[in-house]
Amino acid sequence: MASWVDDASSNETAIITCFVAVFVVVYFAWNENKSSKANAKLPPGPRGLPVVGYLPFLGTTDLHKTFTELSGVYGPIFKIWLGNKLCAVVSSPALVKQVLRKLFVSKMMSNATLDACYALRKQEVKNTIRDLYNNNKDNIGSGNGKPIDVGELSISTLVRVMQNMLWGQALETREKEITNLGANLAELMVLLGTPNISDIFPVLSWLDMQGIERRAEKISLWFENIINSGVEQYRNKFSVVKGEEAAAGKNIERSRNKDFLRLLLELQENEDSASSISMPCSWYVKQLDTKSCKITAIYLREAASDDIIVAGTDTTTTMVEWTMAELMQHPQVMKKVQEELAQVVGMDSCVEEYHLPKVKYLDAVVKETFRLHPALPLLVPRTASQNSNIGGYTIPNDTNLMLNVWAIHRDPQLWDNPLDFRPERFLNDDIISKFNYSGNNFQYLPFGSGRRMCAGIALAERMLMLVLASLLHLFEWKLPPGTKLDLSEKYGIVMRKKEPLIAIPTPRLPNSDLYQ
Ligand code: HEM
Repeated sequence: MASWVDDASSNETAIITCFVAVFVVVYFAWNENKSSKANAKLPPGPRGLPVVGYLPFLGTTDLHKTFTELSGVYGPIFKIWLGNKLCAVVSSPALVKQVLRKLFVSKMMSNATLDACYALRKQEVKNTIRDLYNNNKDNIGSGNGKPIDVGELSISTLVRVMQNMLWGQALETREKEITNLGANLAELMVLLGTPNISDIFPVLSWLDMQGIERRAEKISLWFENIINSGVEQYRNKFSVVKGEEAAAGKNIERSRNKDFLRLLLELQENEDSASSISMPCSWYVKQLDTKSCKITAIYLREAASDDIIVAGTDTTTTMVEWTMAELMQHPQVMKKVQEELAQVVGMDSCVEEYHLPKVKYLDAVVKETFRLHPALPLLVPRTASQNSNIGGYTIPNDTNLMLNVWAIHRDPQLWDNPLDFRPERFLNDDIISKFNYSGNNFQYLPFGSGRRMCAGIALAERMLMLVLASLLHLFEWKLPPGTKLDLSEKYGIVMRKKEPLIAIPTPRLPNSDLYQ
C-alpha cells in the first residue's frame, strides 16, 4: 500500500516535473523569439502572458472595440503578442496609408501583377500608334507630315494606360469623366507646383489666400466620387464576369488583361490562401473589415487615388518628352537607338515588353536623360522629425528639407563632362551595376531614396520604355521646318520642358498593318 502511495506520488512528481520542464523550455523559446524582435524598435503595446501572449484577454467578439480601447492607451500603432505571433494593429489613416502603400508596392508592382495587365498597357500604346498613323497617312511620302505635341501625345496615352490598368473596367461607362480626367490632372499639377503662402506662413493657412486648397480639395472630391461609385459598379461587375468566365471554363489566372482593381478583389478573395497577403497585412485588412470599412474602397483609393495617377502620369510623360527632345537634339544617338530596335525587334514587328530588357542602348539613353532631367529635381520635401546634425550644422525639428538631386546629377566632381548628353557613360558593365533605380547610390537618384522613394518604379520603367521604344521604332521624327529645339526647363514639382516639343512623325516600317 505504502509503495503504491509512494509510486503514485513519485508519478505525480514526475508529471509535474515534466510539465514544468516543458513550460520552461516553451517559455524560454518564446522569450528568445520575443527578445530577437525586441532588438528592433517595436511599437508599444500591452504585456501578455508567457506563451499565450495577449490571447486570453481578447475575448471572442468585438475585437475591433478592444483594439480601439488599446489604441486609446498605446497610440495609433501598437503591438500585441498572440501566442508567439507578433501582431501590429494600425488605426490611423496616415499609418493605414503607409501599410497600403507598402502593399501597393509589394503586390501591385510585382512582376507577376504587371505581367497580368500587360495587355491593357499594350492596347493603349497601340491606339496611340494607330491615331498617329491615321492622322498622318495622307502625307506619307510627301515629307509634310502633321506636327504633333509629343508631351500631349504621351500624357493622353499614359493617362489612358494608367486608368485602364488601375480601374479601367470600372469606368467603362463613364466616358465623360474619363475625358475630364486629363484636364483635372493638369490643374492639380499646376496647383501642386504653385508656391503656397500657407506653407511659408502656416498661421495664415486658414485663409487659403490663393484658394489653392479649395481648388485642390474640389478636384480631390471629384476623384473620390468617381472612384467610390466605380468600386461599387466594379464589385457587381466582378462577380458577374467571374461567373461568366467560370462558366466558359476560362483560366482566370492566365488572363493578361486584368486591371488592378480586379487583381485587388482577387487578392482580397484569396486572403486566407497561400498566395494571400502576408500576415501583418491581412491582419490590418481583417481589422478594417471588422470595423466595416470597405477595404476594397480603401485599397482602391490607395492604388488608384489621384496622387498615384498624378505621380505616375505626369512624371512618365515628362520623361518621354525629355528623352525624345534629347534624341532629336542628338541625331546620331537617335540613329543608334533605331538601329538597335531594328535589330532586337525586327522591321516587321511591333515592340513587345519582352524586347525591352534587350535594348541596352535605349536603356542607357533613358538613364542619361534621368541624370540631366530628373523628373522631381528636389524630390518630395522631407520634414526633420527631431533636432539633428547634418554636415556639422544643426537642423532643428520640423525643418523642411529639400534634396537637390538636380545639382548632384550635374556635379563635375561626380560626373565627367556632366553637361554633355552621353548615354555611353551608362553602357560600361561596372557602371550599369553601380547606377540603377534602387536609390542606394546617392550620386544617382531619379526615383528618390528611402521610405518616400517612388512607389511605382517597376511600372514606370515598363511604361516609359514601351512608349519610347514604340514611338522610335515605328516612326522617324523631325522638327517642323524653320523651328529650333529649345531644351530649357520650367521649374515645378515635376520639372517639364519650358516649350512643348513639337515634332513630325513619319512611319518607318514598310508594313502598314503594324500601325492598326
Ligand atoms: C518615369 C516615371 C517616374 C519617375 C521619374 C518618378 C519619380 C519619383 C520620385 C523622384 C519620387 C519622390 C521620391 C523621393 O522623394 O524620395 C516619386 C514618388 C512617388 N511615385 Fe514616382 N515616378 C515615376 C512614376 C511613377 C508611377 C508610374 C507611379 C505609380 C504607379 C508612381 C508613384 C509614386 C508615388 C505614390 C510616390 C510617392 C511616394 C511617397 O511619398 O511615399 N511614380 N516618384
